[in-house]
Amino acid sequence: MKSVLLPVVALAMIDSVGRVLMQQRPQAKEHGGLWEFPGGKPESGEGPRTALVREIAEELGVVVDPSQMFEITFASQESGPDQRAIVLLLYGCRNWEGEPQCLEPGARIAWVDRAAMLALPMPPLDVPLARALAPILDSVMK
Ligand SMILES: Nc1nc2c([nH]c(=O)n2[C@@H]2O[C@H](COP(=O)(O)OP(=O)(O)OP(=O)(O)O)[C@@H](O)[C@H]2O)c(=O)[nH]1
Repeated sequence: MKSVLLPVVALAMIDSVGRVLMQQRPQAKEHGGLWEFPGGKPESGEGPRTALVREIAEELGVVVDPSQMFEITFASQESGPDQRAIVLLLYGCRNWEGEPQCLEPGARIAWVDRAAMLALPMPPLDVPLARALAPILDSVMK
């Protein structure tokens, strides 16, 4: 039986001055042009951190250690793609190996501070995630 939930995982990569890396979705995709936290859907058998390690390597070419990730919050929506409810899990991390590059065709990436992050146009579930992240960015800047 197909699961009724579609889990999606996302990562807030936070640098030493309290900026976060955001990714703009390719125009041709659903929510095209909107900015989101990088990540994606776990593949069969993957846990959330394992899926994030893979997605972040594929999309940004950097290596993240699962033990360096911390849980921030989640957001959910009753009806997503193929009528399944989406549960979007946001993790954070302060350390990684490599310099992020945008490897997904048609996408863009940007380092943004708290104010710029909150001003970006985002898909609906990323909005509450960004609000929950804002005080964490503040605490890094202090
Ligand atoms: N980040 C995010 N994703 C959302 C929201 N609402 C929603 O339906 N989604 C969907 O959740 C899925 C996220 O998975 P993904 O990032 O791997 O999607 P994708 O289209 O880039 O990859 P794909 O081509 O492998 O399907 C997408 O189908 C996306 O459209 C939302 O508010 N935020």
